[in-house]
Amino acid sequence: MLRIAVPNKGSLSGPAAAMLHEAGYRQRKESKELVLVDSANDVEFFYLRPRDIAIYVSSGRLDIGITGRDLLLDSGASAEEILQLGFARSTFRYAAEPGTAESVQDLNGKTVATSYEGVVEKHLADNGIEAAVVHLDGAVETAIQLGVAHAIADVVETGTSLRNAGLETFGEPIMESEAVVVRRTGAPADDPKVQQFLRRLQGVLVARRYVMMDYDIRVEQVEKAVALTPGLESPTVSPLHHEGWVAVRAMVPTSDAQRIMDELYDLGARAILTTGIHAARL
Ligand SMILES: Nc1ncnc2c1ncn2[C@@H]1O[C@H](COP(=O)(O)OP(=O)(O)OP(=O)(O)O)[C@@H](O)[C@H]1O
Ligand SMILES: O=P(O)(O)OC[C@H]1O[C@H](OP(=O)(O)OP(=O)(O)O)[C@H](O)[C@@H]1O
Ligand SMILES: [Mg+2]
Repeated sequence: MLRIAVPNKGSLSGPAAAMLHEAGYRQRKESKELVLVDSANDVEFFYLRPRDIAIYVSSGRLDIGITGRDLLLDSGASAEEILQLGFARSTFRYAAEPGTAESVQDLNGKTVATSYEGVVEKHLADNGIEAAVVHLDGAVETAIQLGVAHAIADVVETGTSLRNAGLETFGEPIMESEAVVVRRTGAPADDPKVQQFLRRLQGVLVARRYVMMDYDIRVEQVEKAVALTPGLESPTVSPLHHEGWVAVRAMVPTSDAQRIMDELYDLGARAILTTGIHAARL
């Protein structure tokens, strides 16, 4: 049975459970459930603190886990990402009161507060900076106002938390993060159970990112039309009863669908339809 670590709280937990549900796995009904066996799919889910997930996976007790790239790096655990999941996207940045720092060099001899001291200590060391790092569990934006640190390093998504605290980012972003699937470094890459799990999640990503597009077009225009809708491999082109016309079917990125429909219409395509994809195996 495949043993999978899933975030039990925070920004990762809701979207992770939603993605697993969409991939056909049973999910817990209430947040106090810590272990759930989905025997029909031969998997067991362990709901753990997101920060601990890479550590469990690196120990080999669990096969794979869902966590954030920043948490994986911060843990220092011997685990590696094998699939990007596209949610919980954030940037990890330094911030301070306006006018007090411009680059990481300005942190020499200063104090930085963060919940991610693994990430920050590595970044400071890589840049040859000597600064004290203070660990705080959360709400680190307030550390400057309360005199605990000169600067902070934290997750930024919309920037609202920083603005509310009267802080500004400075220096280059330390890293970009998103939810990822991790496994123990060096674990066999061809484990069929892991491969099947990854194919299911990739199927969800495809279903979310693509729509199926169908349209009719005159034969003379078909080459120009399929250039707009190349599909993942190649579009299906079928003859129509009405001579001189063909029907085309191809997957297109959801974010481009309306623009492509306009361009197809201008080329003379008609009966242009898009439909959602519920599940996929590529
Ligand atoms: N506002 C946010 N937007 C997007 N991703 C976020 C946000 N806050 C945290 N994350 C991401 O979520 C992961 C951290 O999850 P974690 O549950 O530890 O923190 P959290 O979501 O801040 O929850 P809490 O601090 O309430 O425990 C990291 O990968 C981080 O990049
Ligand atoms: O740029 P924003 O959209 O404001 O998002 C970033 C904020 O979200 C997270 O905080 P969270 O609400 O999880 O509280 P925490 O600081 O206690 O972790 C993170 O630690 C930042 O503070
Ligand atoms: Mg938080």
